[in-house]
Amino acid sequence: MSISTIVSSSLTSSKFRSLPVTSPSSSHLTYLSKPSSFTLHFNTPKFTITSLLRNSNPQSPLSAISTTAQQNLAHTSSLHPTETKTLHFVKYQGLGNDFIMVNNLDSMEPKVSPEQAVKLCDRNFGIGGDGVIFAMPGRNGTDYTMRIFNSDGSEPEMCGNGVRCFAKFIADLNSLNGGQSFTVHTGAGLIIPEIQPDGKVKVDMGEPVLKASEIPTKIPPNKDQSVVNAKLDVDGVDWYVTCVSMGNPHCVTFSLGDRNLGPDDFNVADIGPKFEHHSLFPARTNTEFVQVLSRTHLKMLVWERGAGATLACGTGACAVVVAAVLEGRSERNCTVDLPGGPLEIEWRKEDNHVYMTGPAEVVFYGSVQL
Ligand SMILES: N[C@@H](CCC[C@H](N)C(=O)O)C(=O)O
Repeated sequence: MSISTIVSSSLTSSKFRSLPVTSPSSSHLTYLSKPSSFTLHFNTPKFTITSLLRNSNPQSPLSAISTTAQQNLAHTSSLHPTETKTLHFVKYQGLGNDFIMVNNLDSMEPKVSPEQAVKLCDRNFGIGGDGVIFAMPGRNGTDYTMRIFNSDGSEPEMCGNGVRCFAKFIADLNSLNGGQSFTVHTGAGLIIPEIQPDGKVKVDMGEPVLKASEIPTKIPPNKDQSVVNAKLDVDGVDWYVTCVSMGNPHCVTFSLGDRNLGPDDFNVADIGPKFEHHSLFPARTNTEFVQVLSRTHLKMLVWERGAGATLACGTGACAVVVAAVLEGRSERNCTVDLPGGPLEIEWRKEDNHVYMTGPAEVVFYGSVQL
């Protein structure tokens, strides 16, 4: 299958360039300007995918690879008017939490249905991803709107790693090099990501919500209206949990029975679904299992609502620091280690906002028949 298309500039704002997209008809490698960087094109009967592989320095920003590659990003993730079943996308990852990014800037209607998102996220029969993210026009005076479908097709309010990837996508579309911030409307309200000069993205994630009924959880509040270090019976075992919403619900646990969690105390894939579908979480929940390494260094595993065990969860890391502070286990500035790498989290006393800093990278871009 071969696809060749020219994307109309009317699909995006006038800031975006209109360039031809040519997909290869057979497998081949094309070397870019740097000898150690190359573009890998390959076809399957269903997909035409262009991958950006960076051998020399996995941390290097996209701009270090190829201007052509950047230009190609400017017209991916949109449907050509005459090829209504071809979706162009860019795959991003933030600490291994990976997303299929769709340029939806011409419409408030997602170009992919929840059912299609499930198929696209499938790691064997699809592109593979923890979710599909839509970059949409701004609402309520914001620059952009971000919506996301989990890999099970459900729609969460917010995604921390996703919003960093979203910010990188917007920066790549507009050839921004760093130092810029923009406002993003999400289901969790206003979120403000800022691309830092080092390429990492710092995000003002707003204020955590602690009121039990707003998280939501039916666990009886034990501190003001919040659930802090409260006993929760999961499948006959007593866990102690603190509940936090970062726009989406999180249940954070540091202890099983009367002892702190150790690395071998539980199997996330076994216990995670039992938290997620617990009757005391009416909107289901994300769950973080945390070890305190020091007062500024935490280590977590996550079971995500609608996505299962992922390599990282940005909102989860924010909820973990809030919970650790509420339980008196940590300072407000922490490094949180996740399977995919570390995030820097600050719960700032002055404004009660949580700030998250971490990486976001392009993996590949391509097109798929819906
Ligand atoms: N991985 C995300 C969270 C994505 C949404 C979550 N699965 C939910 O349903 O709330 C993150 O980085 O925050």
